[in-house]
Amino acid sequence: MNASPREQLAEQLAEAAAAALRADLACHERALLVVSGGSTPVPFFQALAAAELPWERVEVTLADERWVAEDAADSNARLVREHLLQGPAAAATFVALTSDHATPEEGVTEVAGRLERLAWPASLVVLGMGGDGHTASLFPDSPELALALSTTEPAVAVRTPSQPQPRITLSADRLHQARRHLLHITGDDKRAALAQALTGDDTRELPIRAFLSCPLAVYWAP
Ligand SMILES: O=C1O[C@H](COP(=O)(O)O)[C@@H](O)[C@H](O)[C@H]1O
Repeated sequence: MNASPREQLAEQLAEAAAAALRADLACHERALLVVSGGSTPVPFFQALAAAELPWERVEVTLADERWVAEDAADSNARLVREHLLQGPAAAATFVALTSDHATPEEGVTEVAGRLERLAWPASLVVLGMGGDGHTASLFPDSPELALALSTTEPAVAVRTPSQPQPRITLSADRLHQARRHLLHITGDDKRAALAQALTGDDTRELPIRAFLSCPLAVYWAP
């Protein structure tokens, strides 16, 4: 059976991610990949897990996370463990964005310390995007958005009225520092949200705008 457009997109994205990691591993001992959560990346994770890479030299972390247990159904860490860190890719070092603290405000210092030990700048950030223009956990309705867009700290705790759980997000600064930026989106609603983002520059209205000049390679399929 022929692969669907979304499966083909995931394969192409995995090839691009593997090529970026290989290129950086040719000159550095370790390379860091930052991935997003949500539903879109699953076929990408599965395709990338099959890539031939020296996975023991690869570090993986998340662009953002819900403040939930790592085995919760909506944990981005769980998604990465179940779909990316499989087979040879299980040899990669994964750094989660949660701690044993009750809240992200209490845990953010520990998470930031863990993040600082990674091989920055990241080789590649694979961003996702919601229909509201959020990316990572940079949400338009988050009181912490201005901080997350301006701080040089690696991570910020956020509470967003539109979201059921508190979250932690990499800061825009830390995401910007990556050598390469890709946006992985599917469906007409996200194409429309991206089209709208391209018509203006208010990052507080549509936070994805903070990455439109990184440059940003857009991987989209219907
Ligand atoms: O909440 C989140 O949403 C975005 C997009 O998720 P999707 O399910 O529409 O693919 C994601 O990029 C982000 O990491 C996630 O935490």
